[in-house]
Amino acid sequence: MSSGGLVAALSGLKSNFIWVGWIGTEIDEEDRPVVKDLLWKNYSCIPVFLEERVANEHYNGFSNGVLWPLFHYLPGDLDYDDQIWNSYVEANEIFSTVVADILKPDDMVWVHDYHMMLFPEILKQKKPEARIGFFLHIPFPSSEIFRVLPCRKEILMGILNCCLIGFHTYDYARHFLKACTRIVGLETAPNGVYFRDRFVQVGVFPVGIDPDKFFESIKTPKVESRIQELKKSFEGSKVLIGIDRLDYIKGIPQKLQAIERLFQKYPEWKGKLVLIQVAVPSRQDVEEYQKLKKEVEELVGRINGLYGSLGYSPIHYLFQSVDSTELTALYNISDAALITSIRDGMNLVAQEYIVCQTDKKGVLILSEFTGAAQSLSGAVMINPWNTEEVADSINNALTMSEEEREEKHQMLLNYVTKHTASHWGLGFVKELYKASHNADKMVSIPKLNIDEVVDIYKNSKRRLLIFAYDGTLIPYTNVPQLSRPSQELLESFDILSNDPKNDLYILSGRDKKTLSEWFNGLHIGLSAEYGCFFKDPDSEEWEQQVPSMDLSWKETIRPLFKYFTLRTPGSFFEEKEMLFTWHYRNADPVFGCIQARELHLHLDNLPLDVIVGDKTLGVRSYNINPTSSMKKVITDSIPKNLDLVLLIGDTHIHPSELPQFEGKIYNISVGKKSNKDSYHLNDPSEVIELVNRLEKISDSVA
Ligand SMILES: O=P(O)(O)OC[C@H]1O[C@H](O[C@H]2O[C@H](CO)[C@@H](O)[C@H](O)[C@H]2O)[C@H](O)[C@@H](O)[C@@H]1O
Ligand SMILES: O=c1ccn([C@@H]2O[C@H](COP(=O)(O)OP(=O)(O)O)[C@@H](O)[C@H]2O)c(=O)[nH]1
Repeated sequence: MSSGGLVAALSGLKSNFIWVGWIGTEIDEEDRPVVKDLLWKNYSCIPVFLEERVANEHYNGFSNGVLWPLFHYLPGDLDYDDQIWNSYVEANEIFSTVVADILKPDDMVWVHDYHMMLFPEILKQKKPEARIGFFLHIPFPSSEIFRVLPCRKEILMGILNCCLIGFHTYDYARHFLKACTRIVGLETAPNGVYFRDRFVQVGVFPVGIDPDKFFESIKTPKVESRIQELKKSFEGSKVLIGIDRLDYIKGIPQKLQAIERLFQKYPEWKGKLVLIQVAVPSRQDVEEYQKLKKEVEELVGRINGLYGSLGYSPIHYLFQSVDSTELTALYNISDAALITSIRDGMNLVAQEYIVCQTDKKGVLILSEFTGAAQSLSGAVMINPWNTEEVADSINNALTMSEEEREEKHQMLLNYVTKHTASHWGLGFVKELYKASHNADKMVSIPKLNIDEVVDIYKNSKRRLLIFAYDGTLIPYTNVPQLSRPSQELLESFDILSNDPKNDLYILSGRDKKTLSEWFNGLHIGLSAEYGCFFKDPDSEEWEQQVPSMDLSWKETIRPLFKYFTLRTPGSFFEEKEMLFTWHYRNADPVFGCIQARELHLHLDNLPLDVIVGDKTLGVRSYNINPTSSMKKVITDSIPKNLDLVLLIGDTHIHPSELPQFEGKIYNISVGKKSNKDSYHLNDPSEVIELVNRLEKISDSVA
């Protein structure tokens, strides 16, 4: 059994599952049948056999030499080359072959962690019907960090072939969604990604432990007697516990520096405090881990040399793994646990310490850079880089009143005993089951059946026709000013709008002046600047959709847009009353996308709404919602027996936000498919075909 949280979490699942995995060493061909048989019979495991070179380059080289440091915000430690990338691909392919051979129709496949991020796409190619969920046990970094990865797009596409993708925290999920938008240009929603013809669900499932395992262990005679021995060994001293894989993300050097600072600032603890640091051997073939071991052991030696005495060592350092008896007893007798990770997907040691505090109600001192910090609110939070703060926190924890310790411990225990490994596992599998069934429903966005719409139009009593403009009624062009509507289109809209059953609207990012000029004299409603302004068909006046807006942001943003325009040959930007729109259609396709990503990064940190269009990036004040203007139109039309709504193109309206009515609504994507829509048309020419068919009916009635 490997050490680490993934194994601890999965060992805590109560449900049956087949574990497919690499067994950590190369097995000769002739021995493989025996090994397979033994693992299957005794552990319900199926081994994946990898030759030493591939295993080493996949696990040490790429997984732990490239992905691990990058995902923990340490891009400087990347050690990327094609050789280790190819082995990463090869190992994922070998895993997919093993799984494809055993997969049965109703099986679900739960893929774990950064080692397997290409597996879902590869398995999907072999088994298109496979129902796959992916869970990342480590942080997903901000897209500013993630974009450094040379194979960033392949990694994202690798896991987007799932029905469900899970993370420990909302932060990680949000970073992933942003990366999908910026790096692959995908449309996202708070709970998922629109990818090809499907909606890939993204969820948050904080991992937990198996508390009962520890509650039962503490009561065993073996642990009881070990607890007594340890209490005797450290009688008269306060005990701090550190349980970490010897990994640079665990912040062990930072922990040791804080202990040294504690002795300097609070010398009274000398001779009265010990830190028991268990450093579990981990990834010893990776150079960064070898360097870390030397650094830690030097620090331990120095601090013990400075603050120790004959018969007293402030730091008890174990470079080894400990068995569950020793671990449980160590947790139990410790007055505080000190977790100083500089980044950590979750950190289960924190939770294990809490459940083992049956006597002392010891204090959890927890780095804010762990996933656990987002849910263990009863912990004493620290920034491990702030040595002074950590030293003070240790002193405060060890002198904390019993009442406060009891109160904090109860808060923590309530959380940990509810959000267990089993709760985590069942939650994910249930969501995967639902998502995999929903995914079947969303396999494709069917092409609109124009004949069907024409029939319904013919027999309907009240109709609301809502069109986007650019890319819907007229193809995108390199020069926006040239996109004025043709005379034929104006005549069609004149006929449609004069049909007493019809209300006709155009929703656009264009400004008021342009839309008023282009559609002057037509009895149609207009929405300008993505919903900032609205003009009713019966009015000549534009209404501003939000009260007086603070537009001071324009002074700040204008230089940024000018900068990117200068930097990106072929791009230009439009300043409208409430909106800036940056166009990069005429720029180099690759460079333009890179620049758009860069600009998006800058805009994302501002209190503004960023509107991602087709080769455009818009920005406007918050809380302007184009749906609100159309909600009122629909609400007003319902009493007039509204029974048909056509919502055509990228109107930036989410149909789910519109009022319900007795009748049919057609949400129609044009060109780029989007799952918020239920049908698609390929391009504006097909939209015009539909308009002409509807016009003929209205004309014949007129
Ligand atoms: O398998 P190893 O290379 O020996 O590494 C041990 C585990 O380290 C990482 O654990 C992560 O998952 C834990 C459970 O979700 C989480 O609590 C912890 O914060 C993460 O670091 C790695 O992600 C696992 O795959 C390894 O098994
Ligand atoms: O000698 C040891 C000490 C600890 N652990 C376990 O390793 C896991 C560490 O998980 P955590 O999430 O804290 O960190 P990770 O190692 O997964 O990054 C915990 O379940 C510990 O009980 C272990 O397997 N061997």
